[in-house]
Amino acid sequence: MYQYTCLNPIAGVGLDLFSDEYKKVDDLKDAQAALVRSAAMHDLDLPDDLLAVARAGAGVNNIPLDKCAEKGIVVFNTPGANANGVKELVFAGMLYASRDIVGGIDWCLANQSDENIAKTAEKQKKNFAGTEISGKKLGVIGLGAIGVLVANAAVHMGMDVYGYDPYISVNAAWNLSRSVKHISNVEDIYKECDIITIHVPLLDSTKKMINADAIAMMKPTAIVLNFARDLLVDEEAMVDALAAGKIKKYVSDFPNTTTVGAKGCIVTPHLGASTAESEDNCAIMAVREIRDYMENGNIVHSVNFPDCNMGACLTAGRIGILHKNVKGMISQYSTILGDADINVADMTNKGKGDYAYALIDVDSPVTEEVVNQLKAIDGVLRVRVIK
Ligand SMILES: NC(=O)c1ccc[n+]([C@@H]2O[C@H](COP(=O)([O-])OP(=O)(O)OC[C@H]3O[C@@H](n4cnc5c(N)ncnc54)[C@H](O)[C@@H]3O)[C@@H](O)[C@H]2O)c1
Ligand SMILES: O=C(O)CC[C@@H](O)C(=O)O
Repeated sequence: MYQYTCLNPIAGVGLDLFSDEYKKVDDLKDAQAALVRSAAMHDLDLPDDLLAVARAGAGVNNIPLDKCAEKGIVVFNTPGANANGVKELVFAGMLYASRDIVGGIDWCLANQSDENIAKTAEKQKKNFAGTEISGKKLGVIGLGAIGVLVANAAVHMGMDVYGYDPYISVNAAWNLSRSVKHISNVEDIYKECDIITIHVPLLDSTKKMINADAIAMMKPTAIVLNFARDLLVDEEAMVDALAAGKIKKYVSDFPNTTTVGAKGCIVTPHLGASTAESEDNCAIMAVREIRDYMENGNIVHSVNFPDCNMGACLTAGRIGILHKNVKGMISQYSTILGDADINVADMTNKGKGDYAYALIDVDSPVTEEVVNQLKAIDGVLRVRVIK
């Protein structure tokens, strides 16, 4: 029996995929697996029995990835599962910023008791007029799951699309419309584009990526959309630029005291992935990832360990070893198994950054003594007997 907990509400269609072998518990300290959305995990005590965390979503800045890795806890996310939900809201943001739709709605509400509202509206509507997005230059920073969908849809909306992503994956490049112009210097996007949208993860290297210098390069009519994370933008500088009329609008999905109510800011309450479809997709993918890891030891879509998938185990036993990505580990494992007269039928070892994972199928059961010897190797973070 495996025990799991949910640190945020997770869609039932995903949780229903847990078999009778899984029991939901309320407390993280009793769980071997945790499902999470945006709950902050940095200050949580991580129990020794916790094996896996699945982020039902893309961004993992709420999870202490290295602390988890050091404790042998595999962290997963659900790449692309909520990308369409975000893409659609990005277009809503573009439209809200291009015309004063919010001001127009507010005006209607404020005048709801006016019997002549239809007539008055025809006189007032010029105050809420704007521009169309077709024909405008859109700069997309970050061409991953969301950025590619935004860029491709913008092409279909008649926009002139520029894309910047020095680390674009082969898969994303294949999926990107050929009409998207490749930009190798992000400053060209800041200088040239009418609408700029950012879709990169929050990392030390991307924090305040859109800073005062970047904002200073933008056109006075520029619209900046941020559906990725607030800390990617120097929002103090953004608010100052908006107040001084140096750019037109800032649309953010991350409310805070700097932007909410500030001139030119349109802020939504982190709604990008809040659609039934995205929540279902994320929950389904997260539960599948957890189950595959718990039952087969396979790692698919981890953000702190390498992916490693050997399918179902067809031999007498399988062990998974999470370890530091240093030399000499595999030879130590094979010596211990060989000395115990255990034949290795199949094996995969993958490394990613500082961490690595070995999945070993064996022809006879692994004893507790062997497990203890493996655990005692310097650099081994966790040993799991999966079968
Ligand atoms: N508003 C929401 O509800 C919501 C929902 C989903 C994701 N997000 C945020 O959006 C981010 C992107 O999501 P995704 O699913 O597209 O992720 P993704 O991992 O598929 O794509 C991120 C892309 O950013 C690129 N990148 C990294 N550093 C870069 C840099 N310095 N310059 C340019 N490109 C860079 C990567 O190469 C990658 O292609 C997430 O990390 C998350 O923070 C927000
Ligand atoms: O879970 C959510 O609602 C938000 C998810 C989003 O920020 C993400 O990074 O995937």
